[in-house]
Amino acid sequence: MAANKSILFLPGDGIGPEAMTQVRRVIEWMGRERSVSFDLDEDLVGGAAIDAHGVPLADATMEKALNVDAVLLGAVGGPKWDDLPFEKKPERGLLRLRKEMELYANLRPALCFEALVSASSLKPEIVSGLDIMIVRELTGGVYFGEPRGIEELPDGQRRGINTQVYTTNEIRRVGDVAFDLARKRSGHVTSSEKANVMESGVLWRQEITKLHQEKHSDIKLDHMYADNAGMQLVRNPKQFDVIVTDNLFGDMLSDVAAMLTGSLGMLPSASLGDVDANGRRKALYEPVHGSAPDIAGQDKANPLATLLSYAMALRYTFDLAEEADLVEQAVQNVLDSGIRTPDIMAEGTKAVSTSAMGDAVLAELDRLNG
Ligand SMILES: NC(=O)c1ccc[n+]([C@@H]2O[C@H](COP(=O)([O-])OP(=O)(O)OC[C@H]3O[C@@H](n4cnc5c(N)ncnc54)[C@H](O)[C@@H]3O)[C@@H](O)[C@H]2O)c1
Ligand SMILES: CC(C)[C@H](C(=O)O)[C@@H](O)C(=O)O
Ligand SMILES: [Mg+2]
Repeated sequence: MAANKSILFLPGDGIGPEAMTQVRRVIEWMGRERSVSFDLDEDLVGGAAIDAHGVPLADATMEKALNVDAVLLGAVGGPKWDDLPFEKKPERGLLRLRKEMELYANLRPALCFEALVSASSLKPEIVSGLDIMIVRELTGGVYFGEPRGIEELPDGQRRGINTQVYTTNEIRRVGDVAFDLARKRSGHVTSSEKANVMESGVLWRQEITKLHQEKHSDIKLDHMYADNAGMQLVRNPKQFDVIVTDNLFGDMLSDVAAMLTGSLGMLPSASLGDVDANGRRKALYEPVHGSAPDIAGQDKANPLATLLSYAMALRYTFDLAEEADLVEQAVQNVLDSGIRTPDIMAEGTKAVSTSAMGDAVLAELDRLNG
């Protein structure tokens, strides 16, 4: 294990490297102005790794990821690699990281900054003050269940197969994370599945209920079918505090939640594993959005989701709450001052580039730091 605080940078594809460049500037600022420094290493993932090594994640990169305190990832994927065989696609690199690091709890906070209330597609009163946390199970379910594949049938048709599988322990450990988070927030967990049509959903509901009775009865728990949860997120999102759900429903519900905050370009995430014998918890931080091929290379991407993911790393891995607060405050002040990338632009505001957004955050950090 590295002696210093170590971070592995995996910028990836499309807008990933553009956003990560701005994060690197903030990390350098932290070293200079706050004496918070990291051992930074950088490597390839996704399409960039395929181009260099023929695989979406080299074994040596996987090894590095397993040995640092935190991985910070940009985004993977893009049309250039869409026709590759399934196991070689850029996305498999990210899935391998999640699985082999055993990052079973994916925290996706959806927080609506007051300045962005009008950037949401919903009415201001629906999203103003919104602060919810989606806890997505990340290493199980239909993403990894066996059997899977595409097979030929005797009559010449083909059949695509994926399997939704969950075990008691997989459900309980992510449930524990959700209840513990709720205890520090508003004390309310909504567990979401489709127990009305799926056995894995029935088990999910039974295990979360049991876990609640055994260890977390101080928290308010309710259950909601995932299709209804999607509707309720759009109808009245402030009824939620923590939502705990499976891998696939969590993927979808967090993209829905993104639009409540104004843009997918605003949503950070933390993917966490168990605490090991040394008190260390494997962790990967990444924005919820993807590589955005439609705007890649144009200096238009919103870097704030990636920057806020770094703030989550400061908070959850490095126990640097003051520095995390500083970054989040700088982001809030920059938004309050009307500076916007195109995705969150409102009437009367002028869009700035990715790098100009980085400049603005750095200037605000300087000002806040005195
Ligand atoms: N974690 C990841 O690396 C991740 C997540 C989602 C999708 N992907 C991959 O990314 C590729 C593109 O997928 P997609 O288009 O469905 O999703 P996407 O998230 O890349 O983009 C969806 C839409 O949101 C916009 N957008 C996303 N992030 C933005 C930002 N930071 N600033 C401004 N606008 C932003 C894009 O321009 C696009 O219009 C695919 O290959 C997909 O598999 C990767
Ligand atoms: C790129 C893809 C594998 C990924 C997922 O489906 O988990 C993405 O959509 C996400 O939300 O992180
Ligand atoms: Mg997604």
